[in-house]
Amino acid sequence: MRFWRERERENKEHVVAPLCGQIRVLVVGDSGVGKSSLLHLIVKGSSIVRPSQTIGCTVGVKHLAYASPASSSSSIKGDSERDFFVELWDVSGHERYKDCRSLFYSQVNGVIFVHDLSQRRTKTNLQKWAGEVSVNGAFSAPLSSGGPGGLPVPYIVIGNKADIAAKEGTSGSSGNLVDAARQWVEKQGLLPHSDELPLSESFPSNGGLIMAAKEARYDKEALNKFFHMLIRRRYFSDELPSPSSAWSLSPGPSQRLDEGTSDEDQFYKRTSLREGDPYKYNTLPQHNLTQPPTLYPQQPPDRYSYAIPRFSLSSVEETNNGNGRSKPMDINV
Ligand SMILES: Nc1nc2c(ncn2[C@@H]2O[C@H](COP(=O)(O)OP(=O)(O)OP(=O)(O)O)[C@@H](O)[C@H]2O)c(=O)[nH]1
Repeated sequence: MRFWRERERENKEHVVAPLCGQIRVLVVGDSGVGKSSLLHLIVKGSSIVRPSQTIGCTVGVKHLAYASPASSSSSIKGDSERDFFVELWDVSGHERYKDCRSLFYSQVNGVIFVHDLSQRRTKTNLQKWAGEVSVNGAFSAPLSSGGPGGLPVPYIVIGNKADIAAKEGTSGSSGNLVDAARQWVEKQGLLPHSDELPLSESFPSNGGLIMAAKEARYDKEALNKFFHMLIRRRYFSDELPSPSSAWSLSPGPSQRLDEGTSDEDQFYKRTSLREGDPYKYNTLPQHNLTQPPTLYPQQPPDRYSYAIPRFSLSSVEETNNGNGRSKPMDINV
């Protein structure tokens, strides 16, 4: 009897426990562009001198406190903020993992594309990465229209190694073997030069990641904005596509990665919740963390996941410009 009373008490405590949530962000790009270095900087706030090559995938977790727009005016401090965990899945860019890395593309809320500013090829290759993730991924809170390669979630593009690019144009080297090999191949003319993609500014803005880490100078704000936007979309927004949307079958006309920054508005097309909408939860959200990926054969996940845990929308005001669309946010750094 005492046992059951205690269980009941525990359950009650569980219901009033502070809510927290989680979003998953993939970090992708060619091998050696600096994804692991970037991840270390984001999560630990410091540079890493000799990162080892990623085997399969590494996950870093960043904690964020997020105040929903409506509750931020709350008079009770602390009530307004909730805890969120941003899972950053750093997927190896090495060809060796090409056939199995789609295992890591599940429940994706957003994507960080990384390229090396001193290696043009790594930038054009982002289009392939976008296609690979779009085709093989399962997405949480998908957008109602496609981004680059049909990518149905928001993304951000980060140009890394600005220090090398600035110093030596495109012929510099970080001393990394993969970089050196790629540069050699490009110099020999073995790889076709592709057009420059007007993707993004460098990240961080005036120097390399390593330099930036030393001086604690990188565009944290832009990245935090991106994470906040993903949290808002997953937990507080009513911009989910209707179940009858074309996403469940085939994506709409897809966009090129180089077009992604100019028309972000299309990322924010909203479908308002109808009465009895199954995606609106007023209870404790279920954290549908998927099981960690294994190397065992798995059933491919649904292409797009609509089972999105949501916080109550009743007390939340979306940033809205009056015509039913959320305010576009600059997600590129
Ligand atoms: N000069 C310079 N070197 C960098 C910068 N960022 C990373 N590097 C170096 O680039 C090399 C590759 O970095 P990683 O972070 O391992 O690259 P990755 O994209 O994770 O590579 P994979 O694990 O193979 O996918 C390392 O030697 C880093 O020290 C930067 O901003 N400037």
